[in-house]
Formats: sequence, C-alpha cells, structure tokens
Amino acid sequence: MIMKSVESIAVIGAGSWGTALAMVLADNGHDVRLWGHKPEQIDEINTHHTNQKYLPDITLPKNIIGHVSLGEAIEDAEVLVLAVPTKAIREVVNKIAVIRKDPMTIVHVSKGIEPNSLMRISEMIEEETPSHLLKSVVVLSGPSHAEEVSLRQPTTVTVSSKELEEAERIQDLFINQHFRVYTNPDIIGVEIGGALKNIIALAAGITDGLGYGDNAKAALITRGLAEIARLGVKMGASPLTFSGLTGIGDLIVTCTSVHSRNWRAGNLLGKGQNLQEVLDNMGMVVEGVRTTKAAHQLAEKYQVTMPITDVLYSVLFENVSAKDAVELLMARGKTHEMEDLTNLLGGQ
Ligand SMILES: NC(=O)c1ccc[n+]([C@@H]2O[C@H](COP(=O)([O-])OP(=O)(O)OC[C@H]3O[C@@H](n4cnc5c(N)ncnc54)[C@H](O)[C@@H]3O)[C@@H](O)[C@H]2O)c1
Ligand SMILES: O=P(O)(O)OC[C@H](O)CO
Repeated sequence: MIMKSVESIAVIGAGSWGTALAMVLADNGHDVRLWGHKPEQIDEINTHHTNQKYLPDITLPKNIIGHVSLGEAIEDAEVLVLAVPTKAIREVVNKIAVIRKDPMTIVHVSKGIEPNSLMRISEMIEEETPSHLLKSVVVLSGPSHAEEVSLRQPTTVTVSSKELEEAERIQDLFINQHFRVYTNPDIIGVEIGGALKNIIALAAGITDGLGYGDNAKAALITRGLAEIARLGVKMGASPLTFSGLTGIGDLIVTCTSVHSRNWRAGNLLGKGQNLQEVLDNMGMVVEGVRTTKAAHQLAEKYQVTMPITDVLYSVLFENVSAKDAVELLMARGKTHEMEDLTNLLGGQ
C-alpha cells in the first residue's frame, strides 16, 4: 500500500464521473467534498451513501461528504476537481472565482471544446479565473468509464499540465492499485484527443445502429485517429500523444462500449431516432454533439481535412441521413493512407 498525505479535495459536479473520481480519492484516504447543485441528490449521498441516478447500486465510501453550498465545499480545499459538462465550465468557474480567496489548483476531467471560441477547457478555465487565484490547471483524461472505475476495475489515465510538478502531484493524489495514473507534458494533445474521440464514438454508434459490423468500426477508429492527429498536430500537439491513452486508448474504450453515452446516442441515431429525441432520453451529457460543431469549425480554421467529422456534422445539423452519410464517406476520392509516407515518397 502506497502511503499518501491526506488532503482536502473538492470535487465539483456530482454526476457519473465526479462521483467515481470522488470514490478513487476517498479510497486513497483523502477528505472529499462532493459538490452538486441538486439538493435531493446531495441528501441521498449523505444519507444513503449512494448516487442511484448516475451509478446505480454502488455504495460510496463514507469519507465522501456531499455539499450543496459551493462555499463550504471549496473552503480549505487547495485542489478542486471540476467534473461538469464542458457547457457548464465557464458558469461554474465563475461562481468559484467569486467565492475563492486563496490560490488553488484546478484539475479538470471534462472532454470537450467550446464551439465558436474554439477553446480547450484548460484555456477556458484560465480565461475565467483571476491569475492570483490560479496556481495551475491540470487535465486528467484517458480511457475510463465511470461505471468501471466505481467497481474498482483496472483503469489507466493520464494527467497533464504546463507545470510537470503539478501534474505529478495530482498523479500522487489519484494513483492506487486499481487506478494507474501516468503523466504527459503535452496538454494540447491530451485535451484534443479526449474531446475529439467523442465525435468518432458517435459515428461508431451510428454504424452499429445501422447494422454494420466490425470492419466499419475498425475503419472509424483508425481513420478517426488519423483526422484527430492531423488537427492536433496543426494545433501544436505531439503526434506521439495520439498513440497513447488519451488518443487510441480513449477511442477504443468509447467506440466499443455500451457504457459510452456518445456511442449509445449514435446507436439510437443509426436506428432512426432524431437528435432531439436522443438527447432528451439520455439524461446525461453527450459531449460529442457540441464538440462536432467545434471540430468542424477547427477544421476550417486550421485548413485540415476531417471527413468523418464533416459527415457527422451533416447528420447532426443538416438533416443528412445516417445511411447517406456512410455512403458519402465511402465514395470519397481515392487517397494514400499515410500522409507522411506520401511526402517521403515524393508526393506520389
Ligand atoms: N462518465 C464517464 O465515464 C466520464 C469519463 C471521463 C470523462 N468524462 C467527462 O466528464 C464530464 C462530466 O461527465 P459526467 O459523465 O459526469 O456527466 P453526467 O451527465 O453524468 O453528470 C454531469 C453533472 O454535472 C451537473 N451539471 C450540469 N450542468 C451544471 C451546471 N451548470 N452547474 C453545476 N452542475 C452542473 C449535472 O447535474 C450532473 O450532476 C464530461 O465532460 C465527460 O466527457 C466522463
Ligand atoms: O460515456 P462517454 O461517451 O462520455 O465516454 C466516457 C469516457 O470519456 C470514456 O473514456
């Protein structure tokens, strides 16, 4: 057993991922305050040590204390783990910045890009937090379904920050025998991989919903990785990151699992439901929808070819049918598989 110093940590967002990560931190002996904005849910956490809507039949460790008061939750907590959907990041960080008096480290665990501003989450946090309050921003990402983490099944993730020591400190807070944490200095690659895999997972759900098989799934994962890496590298990421946990790792786990909300939403779209029906029925965040909009804009901005993102955009926002979208992808002009290799061969 690794001996750790005990810290007070506030987890902001009591949905699936915030609750599962609170469990990891509580298992490591930390004093965990779990903040949520729904009083009945916080009452359930404190009274029954459960969070049935998000993690059915899981008993939470007793050292997780639920809070509805944000002030109480973050008081004395030097590390804040932000676990709300990308859409809520600015609102929540703003509320924290108003209350907070002392510098803090913010660990974000969300996977998205903001449409229009085209900002990564760490950039949004930096923009919304006065610099005297922000010690550093760390991202925790990788192939990790809350459902499996809450069952203490083996899971690996990566933490990244502009300050390596801060990433290592957060690695120490989370790591245990079920939850292995690596570091990677490439924060752009880690955030881009985590956000854009949701687009490919929606597409993988669609092909499954249409009744296509493993060949289509493998094609989406590998060609999806190619377009994510193509954009990421243009944005300043290391190409190596995309062959790691937050690249191919997260693509595999999200495109092949019924736990994935993005895959499940895509599956329903492939079976013929419309987007609004699907989102109304999910009851949890499906990040890939907004991220498709953002990635479509990023592809335009960086002049990068992203065919899967483009056809998914047309399905989600331009009423193109899922079946037609697959046909459009398959009928594209012929091309080389490896762009770098093509350059090496003198552009043949
Ligand atoms: N669930 C997973 O397995 C998992 C794993 C890795 C990363 N993530 C990422 O974590 C982030 C959160 O996902 P989740 O699975 O916990 O989502 P979720 O839908 O299960 O829970 C989201 C929580 O945020 C709360 N919330 C929403 N808007 C809010 C607001 N304006 N103010 C305060 N609280 C608000 C909701 O009430 C809910 O408690 C997403 O970006 C997701 O991609 C999820
Ligand atoms: O349920 P999803 O589709 O939001 O995916 C959950 C995690 O991001 C998988 O790593």
